[in-house]
Amino acid sequence: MAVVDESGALRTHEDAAVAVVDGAVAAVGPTDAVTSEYDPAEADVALDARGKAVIPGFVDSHTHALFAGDRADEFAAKLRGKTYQEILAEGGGILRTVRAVREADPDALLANLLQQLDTMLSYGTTTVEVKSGYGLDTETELAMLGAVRRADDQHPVDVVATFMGAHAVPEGRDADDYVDEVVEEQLPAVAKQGVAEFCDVFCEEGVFSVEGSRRVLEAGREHGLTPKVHAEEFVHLGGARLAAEVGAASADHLLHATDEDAEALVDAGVVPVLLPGTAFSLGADYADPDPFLDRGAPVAVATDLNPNCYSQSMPFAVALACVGMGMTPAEALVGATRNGALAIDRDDGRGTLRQGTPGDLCVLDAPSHVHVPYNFGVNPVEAVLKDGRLVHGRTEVVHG
Ligand SMILES: N=CN[C@@H](CCC(=O)O)C(=O)O
Ligand SMILES: [Zn+2]
Repeated sequence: MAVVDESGALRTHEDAAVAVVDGAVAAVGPTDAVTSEYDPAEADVALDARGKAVIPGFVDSHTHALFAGDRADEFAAKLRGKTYQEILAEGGGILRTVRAVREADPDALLANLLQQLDTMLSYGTTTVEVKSGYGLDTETELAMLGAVRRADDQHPVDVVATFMGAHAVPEGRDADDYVDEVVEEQLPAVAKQGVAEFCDVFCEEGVFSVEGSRRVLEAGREHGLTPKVHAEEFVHLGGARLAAEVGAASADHLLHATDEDAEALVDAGVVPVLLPGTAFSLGADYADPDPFLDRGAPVAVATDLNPNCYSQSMPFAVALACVGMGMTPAEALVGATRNGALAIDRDDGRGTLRQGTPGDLCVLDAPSHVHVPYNFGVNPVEAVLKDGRLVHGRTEVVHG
């Protein structure tokens, strides 16, 4: 069993068992000790995980999992040398997904998200952050956040909502003028409905400047939304510094972050969220985790699921974090669990496995957590418990 403790250290225990009572972990420890106190024969459900690793459920802290339409042709064009920014400047990329989302009816949006959540759950994700940002107008941004809320109500995976009206500048609009709309119209409407917890912005050359991003994040803060920043993804613009200055929960991507950025983020307690799937699908250089890891930062690893980075799989993100970014299997696994929870301000111990934390865990069809990145490209997750309930799986149920 791979247990992530409160400090973020990963410890493995041989011959261990976990008992979950009323949705929370009641005991983790040697099998004899746990089973003598919690008799498997009296449990509602008992799983035989002999020879299998048990890990905390994954916390995917950065996704754009709610969208409509398909951009597979753009993926193919990028392989032939077209850049992400060129596609966006031509009205493709995010703007194309915006057109598809505006045309979709709310039930179809919800159905799309529920399907994505099913897939994520099958790969071991038990908590996920989902951003809006394919509406770019008040009505569609609210429709997206409404779908996120309904999905959270209906699906076993916990879904955390982020408002991202500043995801792209709508076609035909001026960036400053659009920031005015986000600040004066969209944010107040989102806050009034209470449908988002975070406010994110794409601080990037050709998208939102540092000053425009700051305006959005400060206004979000006034409405009670915690800032997050898409920072230093394609160029070095200053988004990481901004994240530090506004006290963001996280700064994400960071492919072009400098050592000084890392220092500022760590000093400000901002969680760095690294998204190796994005670099993989763009054929870009990976972010460097070392300036963060060397400073003891809780580096999070997430999928960035979106039509430009089409992967629901946290095990694959973990494999890329190891092979592409040089993180150890333990660092990547902690990044995909406990540190992901920190990036979305969840301080209930989710992403760890210890007494009192939510009963969110995965049984792997593998003998250790190292097999998650080692046996890449397959799904190592055999069963998933969410709040102690078996919500996915094929592990042998010995009782229940
Ligand atoms: N970079 C900005 N936003 C997304 C991509 C969204 C899209 O291309 O649809 C990201 O985090 O990778
Ligand atoms: Zn993103």
